[in-house]
Amino acid sequence: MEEIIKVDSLTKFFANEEALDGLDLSIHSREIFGFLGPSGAGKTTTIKLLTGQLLPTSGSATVFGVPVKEVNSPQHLKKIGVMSDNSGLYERLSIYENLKLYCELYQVTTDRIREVLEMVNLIGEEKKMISKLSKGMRQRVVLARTFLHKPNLLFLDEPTAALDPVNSEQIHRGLRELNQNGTTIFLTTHDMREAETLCDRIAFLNNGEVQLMGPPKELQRQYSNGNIRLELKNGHEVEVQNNKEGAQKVHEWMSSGELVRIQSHEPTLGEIFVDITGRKLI
Ligand SMILES: Nc1ncnc2c1ncn2[C@@H]1O[C@H](COP(=O)(O)OP(=O)(O)OP(=O)(O)O)[C@@H](O)[C@H]1O
Repeated sequence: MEEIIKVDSLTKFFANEEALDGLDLSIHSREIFGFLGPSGAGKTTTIKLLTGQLLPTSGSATVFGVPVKEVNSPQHLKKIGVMSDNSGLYERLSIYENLKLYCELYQVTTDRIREVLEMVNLIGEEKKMISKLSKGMRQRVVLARTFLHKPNLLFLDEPTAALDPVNSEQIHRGLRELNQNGTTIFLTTHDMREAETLCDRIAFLNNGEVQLMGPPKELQRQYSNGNIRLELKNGHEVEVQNNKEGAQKVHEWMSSGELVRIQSHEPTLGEIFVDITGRKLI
């Protein structure tokens, strides 16, 4: 599989404070990769290093085979979309006018504006001025702008942080669509559901170091205690082991009509993070 991002022993110090401590990563073409970690773990710093907004203290990183210090050039930026806290929107212009400006910059036709507005659920709002938008709407405009030129690689720093569940779901659909059409996505999130449902692989970052990496389902299986969770008619939730004794109990509750629901019990990504680091993700 083609390697889009390659990071080797990357470190970043701010004065005496170490934000990244020997980071190694390899992101493949067409992957949706989730970078998870508590506040201050080094997620945004990583995105800034990979998009040429910051220089590393030591180590190396390439994006599309290009050293990151050269990525911040128009030739390479055409292939990359970056969504960060720095919105880059013109407050006195409408949503449409803002996107039109970026169409000119990226040399894409204005037909694309409708497509990206659909992806972020903003059809019908085109004429609204940026200064009049809610935080969530503004965030969706920033996302629309990021999708405009159909980048090969997208960096998204907490793309759904300010959004309600309906709009988050719409953005997820948009991201899956972009991904199916060939875009590799590197995102940070505090939303464990988002990471579980959207990402092909995730990495847990803690104190500037990757603690665990892999597909969410695989990690959940790996850290599962193998128990089965049951819900009984009296409202109680009970756990039984996945063995002969457990099967006997399930059989008894089933025969007496007490069993309402049965499910495997896999830990959430948040629980796994606590398990390996002893601290909470958020
Ligand atoms: N420009 C800067 N100057 C000094 N220290 C910085 C700077 N940017 C980040 N840091 C420090 O580097 C560490 C990592 O910060 P970073 O913003 O990468 O964390 P994060 O994982 O993105 O957190 P959050 O989830 O809160 O956005 C923190 O200790 C932060 O205080």
